[in-house]
Amino acid sequence: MNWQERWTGWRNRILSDPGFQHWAARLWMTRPVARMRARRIFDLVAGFAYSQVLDACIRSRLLDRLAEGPMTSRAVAAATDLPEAGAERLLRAAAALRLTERLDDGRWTLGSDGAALRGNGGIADMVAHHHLLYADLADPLALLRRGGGGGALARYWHYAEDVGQGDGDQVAPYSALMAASQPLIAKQVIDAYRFSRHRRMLDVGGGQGAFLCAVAAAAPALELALFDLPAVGVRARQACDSAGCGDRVTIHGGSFLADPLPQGYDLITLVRVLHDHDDDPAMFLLRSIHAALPPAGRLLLAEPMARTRGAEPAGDAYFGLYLLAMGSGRPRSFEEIAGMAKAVGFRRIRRIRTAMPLTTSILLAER
Ligand SMILES: C[S@@+](CC[C@H](N)C(=O)[O-])C[C@H]1O[C@@H](n2cnc3c(N)ncnc32)[C@H](O)[C@@H]1O
Repeated sequence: MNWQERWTGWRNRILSDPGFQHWAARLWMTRPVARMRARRIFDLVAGFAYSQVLDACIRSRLLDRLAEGPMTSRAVAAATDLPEAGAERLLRAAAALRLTERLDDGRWTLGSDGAALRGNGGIADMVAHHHLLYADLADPLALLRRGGGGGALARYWHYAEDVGQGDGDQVAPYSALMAASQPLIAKQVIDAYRFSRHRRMLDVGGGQGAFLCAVAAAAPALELALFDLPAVGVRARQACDSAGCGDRVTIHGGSFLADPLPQGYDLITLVRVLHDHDDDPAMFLLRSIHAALPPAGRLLLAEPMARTRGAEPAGDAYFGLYLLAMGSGRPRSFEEIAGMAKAVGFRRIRRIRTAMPLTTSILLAER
């Protein structure tokens, strides 16, 4: 038995001993840690109920309504089509989670986390589509045993794997969700990297062009292009035109798993794409990007990464199960992606720090 096995065995025997737990909770010195641990475990046990409180707040548009001004429980009941007792129950549950807050006069307003959540465009859209993941996770062991996919979330995005790769109606919901949640990512990337040092940029798997339009505003001289499946490309053209950056954007329709990528771009970006793919297609994609770049051209890859310090649950717990339910891909750590990039020939691979690694980590590499 090595030292690590001995240490974890000893630690775990102590921590699971009811006598030790009782003692630690009573002693003033260990009490704060004991309480913190108990709270963490309770949150783990009850987290699915918290998520459903959030779901009810989003679907009833409770937070949007409270953002317009304080309301009584009765007014909330009328606005959300709930009985007054149901509205009061939801408001209290949401207050316990800091989504709502009761004023001294008894009316309700937004809580501090409710306000922060509303300020982040896209979170509400993510929550609204979580019923798909929730259904797929009803029996997590069944999902793990069948190796992923086959459920509601897989059907939602599976156009990319279908013959013909989707028509406008099939790609619309997923593409719209990606566009709505893109500002969370784009801000982090644009703050962390100077795009104006490049001449021509290609965003691979760029969806409806939300990231590209954000970069367009930050780097006015940059020529821009997007590569995505043809049906998504059509939506990107419309979205970029309506956002006012259409004249700077070229759209290339195709599959990055079947077609070569267009050449002549000194920067290729890959935002929230690699983690959607299993290792073989992910390596194929990295190889195609390497082949498309000129010497010293750069790859900027941005996505939430596994085992990011302080954001561990977002990687292997949330995205680990999300991508399993989707039926393809896995969250990877920076080191894993760096290893893959190196294997296809990239050099000078480095991490660029972002303000919010929970949502966005960045890897930069050179051909
Ligand atoms: C998770 S979304 C990310 C979209 C965008 N980069 C963002 O962050 O909002 C993945 C994108 O990859 C595209 N995609 C998936 N498979 C593809 C393929 N084989 N060829 C080209 N694009 C593909 C999807 O259509 C989708 O737009």
